[in-house]
Amino acid sequence: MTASNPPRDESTQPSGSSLSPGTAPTDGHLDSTAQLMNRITSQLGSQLSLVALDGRRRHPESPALVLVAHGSRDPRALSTVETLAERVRELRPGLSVRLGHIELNEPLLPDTLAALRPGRAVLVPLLLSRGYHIKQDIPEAAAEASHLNIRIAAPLGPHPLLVEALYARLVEAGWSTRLSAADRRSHAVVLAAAGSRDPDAATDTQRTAELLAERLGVPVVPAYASAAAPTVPDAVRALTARGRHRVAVASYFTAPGRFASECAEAAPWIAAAPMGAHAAMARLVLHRYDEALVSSAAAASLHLATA
Ligand SMILES: C[C@@]1(CC(=O)O)c2cc3[nH]c(cc4nc(cc5[nH]c(cc(n2)[C@H]1CCC(=O)O)[C@@](C)(CC(=O)O)[C@@H]5CCC(=O)O)C(CC(=O)O)=C4CCC(=O)O)c(CCC(=O)O)c3CC(=O)O
Ligand SMILES: [Co+2]
Repeated sequence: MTASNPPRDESTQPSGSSLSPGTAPTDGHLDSTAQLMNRITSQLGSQLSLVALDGRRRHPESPALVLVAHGSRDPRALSTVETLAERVRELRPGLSVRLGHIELNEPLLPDTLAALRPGRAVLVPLLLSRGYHIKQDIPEAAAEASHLNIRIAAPLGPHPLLVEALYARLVEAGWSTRLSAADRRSHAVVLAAAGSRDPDAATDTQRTAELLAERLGVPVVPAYASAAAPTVPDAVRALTARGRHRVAVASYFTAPGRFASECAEAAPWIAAAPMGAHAAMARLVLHRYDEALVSSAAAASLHLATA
């Protein structure tokens, strides 16, 4: 059973350090390192071809994709993640896509995993940042499912596809796609997120805020529904004090829920809907799934090549 997070987009492949001279084959010559690289490249290539980019072929050998949603008492959350799962299936027909929840909705993740036949599965968190749920809950559930060979994909955020979804939801709520120079001086956005005690979560949310600010051309300030500061009202006040009188609230949530609703209620102007089942979310789920498989293919190749 393996359960580990693959490298994120921004980081380098972990195989790099293992190819240093210290771990090269005993003869240690440059050409043997080149042969090793070739072997890894060709084995990685054959693994990658299993993950067709056209998304149209059937993939009977592909590991199941388990979409790990948070869960909410708000019934719209369940219907939203079910719609998202359906969109993922439409993008890759033949891939087995299951849904499991961390809390508050059924099926719960441990039950989803228990129902899978022995084999490989990739858990794709429908979570945005490295917090408690990513670091504790999902690895714990994966460790319990000893009949499965599990890879855990990286959290969805940060990623440009999330910025695409956030932007689309803002425009739906009334954000202008053509801001004047005066608008760019008076407008701003609060990026409302769940919040975590884990500082890595705020680092991830801050990165998304920066990407959204580049996209919009106005300041974007993260704010949190729980466990972290500032709150949405505090962030709105701070922006207003800086002369920003048109402050929109972007909803950095995967689905409608208590947190998303509370943040939207604090909006002084327009409030966007959560990212939900936007097409960019379905594409990002498959991207994280593919990334998790590529990193396991790279690790397997390296293992074979150095065995
Ligand atoms: C650890 C904790 C914070 C702490 O204390 O550190 C924390 C953390 C996180 N929650 C996240 C997401 C969501 N949380 C909810 C809902 C609730 N979350 C609550 C508690 C806690 N959540 C603390 C544990 C305290 C304990 O031990 O119980 C509830 C039970 C109680 C309450 O807050 O009152 C409340 C029930 C609502 C109700 O009463 O109905 C929803 C659904 C919804 O909003 O309806 C979403 C999905 C939002 C979406 O759709 O995106 C993320 C973002 C993960 C990511 O995306 O990255 C993190 C961050 C992380 O993982 O660390
Ligand atoms: Co929570």
